[in-house]
Amino acid sequence: MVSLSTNPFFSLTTQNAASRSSSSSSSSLYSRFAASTKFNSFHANNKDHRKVVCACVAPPTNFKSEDSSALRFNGSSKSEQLSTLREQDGDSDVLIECRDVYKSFGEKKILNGVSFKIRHGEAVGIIGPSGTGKSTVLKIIAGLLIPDKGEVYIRGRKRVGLVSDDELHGLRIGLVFQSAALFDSLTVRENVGFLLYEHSSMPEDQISEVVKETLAAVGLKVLLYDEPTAGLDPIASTVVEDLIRSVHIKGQDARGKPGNIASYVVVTHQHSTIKRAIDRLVFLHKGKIVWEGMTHEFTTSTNPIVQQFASGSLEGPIKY
Ligand SMILES: Nc1ncnc2c1ncn2[C@@H]1O[C@H](COP(=O)(O)OP(=O)(O)OP(=O)(O)O)[C@@H](O)[C@H]1O
Repeated sequence: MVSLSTNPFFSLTTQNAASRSSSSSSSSLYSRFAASTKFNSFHANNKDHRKVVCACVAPPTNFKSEDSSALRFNGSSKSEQLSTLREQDGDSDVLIECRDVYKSFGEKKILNGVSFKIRHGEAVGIIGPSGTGKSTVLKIIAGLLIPDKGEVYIRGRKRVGLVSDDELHGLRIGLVFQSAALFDSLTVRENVGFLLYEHSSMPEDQISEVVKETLAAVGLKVLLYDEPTAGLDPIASTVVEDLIRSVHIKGQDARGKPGNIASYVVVTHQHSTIKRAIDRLVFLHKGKIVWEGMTHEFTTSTNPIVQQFASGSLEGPIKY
């Protein structure tokens, strides 16, 4: 589990950014959603970096449209065909890439050569058995952990060290919904509304709109969710899953306005979240990606690892 903050919405920031921060407004929606007021004031005070963020709002040069992206990632074609399409398209729409990433904690080898790409417009799920390194992957993508070996590329540029002011590359990466902070001490409404409900009687159909507006102001473009629905009842899970969808560029709120998050990555064990909030899955097992496919392929895959995981069977290659 990622447990960096007790805040349900944690925008990644850096030491330098933090030291520049000076003001906060705890009552504003802005600070409620961004949670890191340091991040906000960093943007307010640093015009150069704000320019970088604005620059990234434009889609990649060869990116055609959200519609073409939706077709590519939501169509019924098989993963193999999708791979061909992607190769033909090139990597101009790749926002984040992990290339042959290794990570150990002491003697424990956790990641043993993890490679995958997150493209503009994608809703990607990272699934796999407990303790297999899913949260570790999120932390590495976020720039909070350094791989022992291998590289992370942010919009084609190699990250060096931890996330830093100089390494934003025009892409904001936000880490949202840490389970450790969720649902234990807050009600579902507070969680879903990112504490909005604390001082507001705003109906739920307005919440996602406020979330989107605030995220737009902060400039986040890729969100990483670590087990956002862990411990929730099925109905509350649905509300959270729909909120995740609604802030995505392929989602829309009750008034039909599109979201503005380019891509998101969800670590989850919940089948409902896989089905409702994720388009493409990567399966992590024993420190490697052992399967990638569209969500609809998850339950029909002939891969024994995926079959066992999807059915919850005790029989199969995954041993505890
Ligand atoms: N900072 C750390 N120091 C030492 N060990 C760590 C550290 N972070 C993670 N680990 C270990 O690495 C392994 C993978 O942890 P991680 O949280 O990434 O797995 P996960 O797949 O997200 O697990 P789960 O599905 O149970 O949340 C675990 O055995 C964990 O105890």
